[in-house]
Amino acid sequence: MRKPIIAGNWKMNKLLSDAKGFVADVKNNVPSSDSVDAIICAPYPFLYELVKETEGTDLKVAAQNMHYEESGAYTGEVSPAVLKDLGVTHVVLGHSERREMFNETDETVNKKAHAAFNYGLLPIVCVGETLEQREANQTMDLVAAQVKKALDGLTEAQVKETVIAYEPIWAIGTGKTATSEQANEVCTHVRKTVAEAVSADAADAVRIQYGGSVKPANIDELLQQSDIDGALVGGASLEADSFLKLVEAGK
Ligand SMILES: O=C(CO)COP(=O)(O)O
Repeated sequence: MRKPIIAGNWKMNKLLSDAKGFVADVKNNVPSSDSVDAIICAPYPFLYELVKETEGTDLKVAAQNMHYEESGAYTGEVSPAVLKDLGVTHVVLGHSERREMFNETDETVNKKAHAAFNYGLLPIVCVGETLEQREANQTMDLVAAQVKKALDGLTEAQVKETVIAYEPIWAIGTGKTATSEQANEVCTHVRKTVAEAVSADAADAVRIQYGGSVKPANIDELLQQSDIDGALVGGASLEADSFLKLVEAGK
């Protein structure tokens, strides 16, 4: 049985005071991490404070990106060593917004996945197609290629701990959710790709999230699908009540 994983991706939202208020409201109300992983993916400048505030609770803190090098002349970047040192547990890699706007590629996502494991962080690797690619029937090939490239060279044990988030770009922030069948079809394909590229055991263990306009009203149906093990949520993760409902649904 794969443990559900619900992650709120705040993107570039909130001030530190809002973030701390959210965490104060949520941290003692999330279900036990024995039943569901509850994670907030916060902007870099909040991470130190939020890790401190959540110590000893079942709420985990993730970064939304990182560099793959430990240190060096990379102005404006944040290293995996720093994230680990701060107590961050997970890192989102290859979000479509970073692929589209900040030159993230399958190659850098792969380097970052290796770096994450080298520094004891767990990667949440995002994949997904544009509307144009879906309409051209390229979804399955594109997503499979993204998955294979992201996982290239990882050990079987590392792949088992990786989280893959399938986020169709046309469903992000648009209010247009993929139907649960559409979402599951691609998540099943992601699992099959992992089976072929790595092993059946790795495919069985890897957790696959769906992301794209997930909210309390549609999460139950999505989580009932055979290959959807959780959700990566943007807009509906910004309010404490809504985030708690999403995590409860994962329980
Ligand atoms: O990009 C997303 C999460 O990473 C999805 O965002 P929305 O839930 O706002 O559609």
